[in-house]
Amino acid sequence: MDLKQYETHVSIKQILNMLKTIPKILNLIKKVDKTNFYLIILLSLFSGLCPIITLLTSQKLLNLIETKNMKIILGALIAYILANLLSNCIGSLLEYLDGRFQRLTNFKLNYLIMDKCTRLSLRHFEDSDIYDKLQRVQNETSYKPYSIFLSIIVIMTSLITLVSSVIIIVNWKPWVLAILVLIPLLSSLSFFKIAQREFNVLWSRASNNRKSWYLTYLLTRDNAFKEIKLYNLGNYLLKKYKDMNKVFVKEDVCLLKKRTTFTFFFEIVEQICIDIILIIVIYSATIGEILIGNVVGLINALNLVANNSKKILNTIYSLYQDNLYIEQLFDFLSIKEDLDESEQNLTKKNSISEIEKIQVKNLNFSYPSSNVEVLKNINFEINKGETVAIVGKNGSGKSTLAKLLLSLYNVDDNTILFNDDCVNTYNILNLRKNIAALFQDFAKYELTFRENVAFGDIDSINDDKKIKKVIKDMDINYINDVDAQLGVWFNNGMELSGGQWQKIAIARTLFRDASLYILDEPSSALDPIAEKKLIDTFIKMVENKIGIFISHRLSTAKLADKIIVMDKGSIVGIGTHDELFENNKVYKEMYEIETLRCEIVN
Ligand SMILES: Nc1ncnc2c1ncn2[C@@H]1O[C@H](COP(=O)(O)OP(=O)(O)OP(=O)(O)O)[C@@H](O)[C@H]1O
Repeated sequence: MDLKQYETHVSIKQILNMLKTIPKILNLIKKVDKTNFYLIILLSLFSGLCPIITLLTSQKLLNLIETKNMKIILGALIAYILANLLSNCIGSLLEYLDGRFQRLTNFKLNYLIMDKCTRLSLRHFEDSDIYDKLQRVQNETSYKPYSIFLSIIVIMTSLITLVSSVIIIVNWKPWVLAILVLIPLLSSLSFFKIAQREFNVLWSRASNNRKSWYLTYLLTRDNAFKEIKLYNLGNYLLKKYKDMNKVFVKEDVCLLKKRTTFTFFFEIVEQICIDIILIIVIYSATIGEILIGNVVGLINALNLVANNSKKILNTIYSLYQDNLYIEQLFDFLSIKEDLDESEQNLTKKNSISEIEKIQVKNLNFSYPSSNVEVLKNINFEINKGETVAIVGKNGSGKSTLAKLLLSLYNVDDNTILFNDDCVNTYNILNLRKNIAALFQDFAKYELTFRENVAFGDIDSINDDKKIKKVIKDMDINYINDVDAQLGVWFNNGMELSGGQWQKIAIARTLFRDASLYILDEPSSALDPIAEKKLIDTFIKMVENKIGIFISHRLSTAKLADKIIVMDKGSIVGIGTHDELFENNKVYKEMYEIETLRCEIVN
């Protein structure tokens, strides 16, 4: 496998850049729990000294044995035992604090990511770049800050042990320092290069990773299960997944091979150097230059040097790699939120308590991801007390118009007005309190029935009377317990039919005390009786409000006060059923086809 395409030269500047993000990460972690943060650092620094204290006390103890003075030996023995005890206590305490802090940090970071998602706009979720970023952040980044924090702690601790051990050895023979420092230093640069390449491989994989995740999603969730079974798509999808992941595994193994070879080479060279020093230590002892305690002390110090330099190197490597990812977390957290969703709410004071009039004037619209104009020169007005149906062929722009009325996308100034004021001047959160909507792809929350309904007005989640009223209005007689779990994902969940789910979604919409209700194809899954009842209920409920519904059934649209006919992104007619049937070619044609179809069916 050729990984040359991922080769990148690692400059000193890049390495220094890595240091720049460290304060940012430490700040982030510190905010989780300040006391725990400082306690871990303090104890870790101290734990770095523990091996040296143990080493020195054991060295002293061994040297003192030759004196045969029991009192002094006993004192040294107690010091040695206490040093070990202290080291164990600090180790256990650190393990507990570390485990606790790690859980807290991971929770906090996931919370931050989810919180960020709630503040993004619909256009962000339709943008594949942002989806990739989210995927990277979810897969790799959420646990990285703590991993970086741990790496820093490990480096600090190991450095203290390393420096102290080196001091012990250098005290004996200063020239050894050169060997002990040079090898790890040279190795770290090569390690950085490998880390960078690994990062590049994983980075370039984000988009395919998302595709691979999607295939897993398709095969492991109930949404597509029936079609996958019926059309026997299992093998096709599995093969697609396998082909994609085969490449990933190959790349990973190749990288692992490179890293292992390098580590092996480094360890061999280091071992040879340490063995040479060891020979000199033993030689010095045989000619009586040093005592037996010092021999053991030096051997232990050499081992500490070997282990800690390896540990530092490995940790710097993972620190560097984690650090490359962490940029993505900060990158994701700094995605620019639409003004409407954040600061603007503070500055825009225009609030609204009831929507009494909607005016749409010369509205043109293209989705942020495309240049195609999907709405062209839209003009209409709706007043309080009116029920309006929007009809038109597939792709004519009905849902887009509904989404714009719901302020899910930005529009030009003075193209949409509520109560004579441009939509852009309103505090969006306040405006949305006045609006309830049912989307074509409404959510099926695998939660309780109460939550499914009360999500329409979360402040009334405990208002059983209101929930029961909506159950009655919507004829939801299949629910006996408002706290019943719905769906099949969790234990004792109640599986519902498509129409039953849709009725609950409509109930959620009508549960909200709004002044503007928008239903996008509310009856697509309902039987004709339920559909008729729904529209009658809807018309009654919005009697003194504004009600808009999109429908493909003109026999249903007929019940509205006014019908807007759309075709290829434009309005081609507005009026009552009779007016449109009389004067509008598109409407007349649609109506006649529907009537003909009904006659054939009957
Ligand atoms: N998120 C999007 N990004 C880019 N283009 C989109 C997006 N959503 C819809 N479109 C395009 O906008 C046009 C109008 O779509 P819209 O969903 O508004 O039609 P519709 O009248 O509601 O159709 P249907 O009756 O099939 O629901 C279509 O050509 C569609 O491809």
